[in-house]
Amino acid sequence: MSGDFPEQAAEMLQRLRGATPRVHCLMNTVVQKPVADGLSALGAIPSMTSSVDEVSGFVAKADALVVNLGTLDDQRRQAIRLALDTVQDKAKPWVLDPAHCDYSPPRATFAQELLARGPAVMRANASEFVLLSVPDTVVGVRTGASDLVRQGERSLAIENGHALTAKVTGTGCLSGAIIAAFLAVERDAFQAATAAMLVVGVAAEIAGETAHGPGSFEPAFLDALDRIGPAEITKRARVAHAQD
Ligand SMILES: Nc1ncnc2c1ncn2[C@@H]1O[C@H](COP(=O)(O)OP(=O)(O)OP(=O)(O)O)[C@@H](O)[C@H]1O
Ligand SMILES: Cc1ncsc1CCO
Ligand SMILES: [Mg+2]
Repeated sequence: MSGDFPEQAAEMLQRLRGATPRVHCLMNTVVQKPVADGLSALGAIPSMTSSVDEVSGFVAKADALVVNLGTLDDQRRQAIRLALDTVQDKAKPWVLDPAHCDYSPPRATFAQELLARGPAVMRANASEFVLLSVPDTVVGVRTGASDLVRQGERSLAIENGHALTAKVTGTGCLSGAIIAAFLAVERDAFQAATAAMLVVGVAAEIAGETAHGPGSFEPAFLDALDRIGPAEITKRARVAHAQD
């Protein structure tokens, strides 16, 4: 595909490292640690509190927010509403990750309500993505063997990645958090989401070259997120026209 997405991604990665953006994560409790580690390795600064007393203050100090519904409960719903009031008030970008909305109709309804509150990007796996109606104002990212980035009629596919990524819990959640980190330095949400998924996909490929299974893949992936630079991205990026 024509377009300068790899070059833009390489340049954005350098900008991200220069800015060390703060990313507040309303993250499910299963994967808080790997998501924080992945953001730190890449060059962002994670925070995770979901306390209703503190969340507005944390979000006000952050450069971007990711809202992940993986371990939703009443307190987290309240924290999400407070966080979204703050991002709206301060005009900060945020990412919706409707994790496991395919397991739970009330969660899918809540995710659809949140889509109306104006995330810049929604990141979901294929089973979640198909259930939700993404407004044309929101960039949809559907992760899988190939990562689809779509907004209205515009779409592309990122073909980079490694199959072991799907065997490590939380790599999709980390993708959402990394998209938020890129949104902190790039307000064009389509470009930011594409750059984030290129970085994740190329880092996964690098990790896959030395990993022997999911256990050794996880630390190798962290190392790759730390070491990856503009040259690896422009050399390895595979961006194609989306098939659907
Ligand atoms: N078959 C595959 N080959 C290569 N990469 C894959 C494959 N399946 C998923 N991935 C990658 O793995 C990561 C997780 O994607 P997936 O769609 O499994 O998300 P998820 O189910 O929400 O993950 P989680 O809930 O564990 O965080 C993404 O970065 C995606 O690009
Ligand atoms: C396993 C699991 N259960 C709730 S969230 C989560 C991690 C992301 O899928
Ligand atoms: Mg998965």
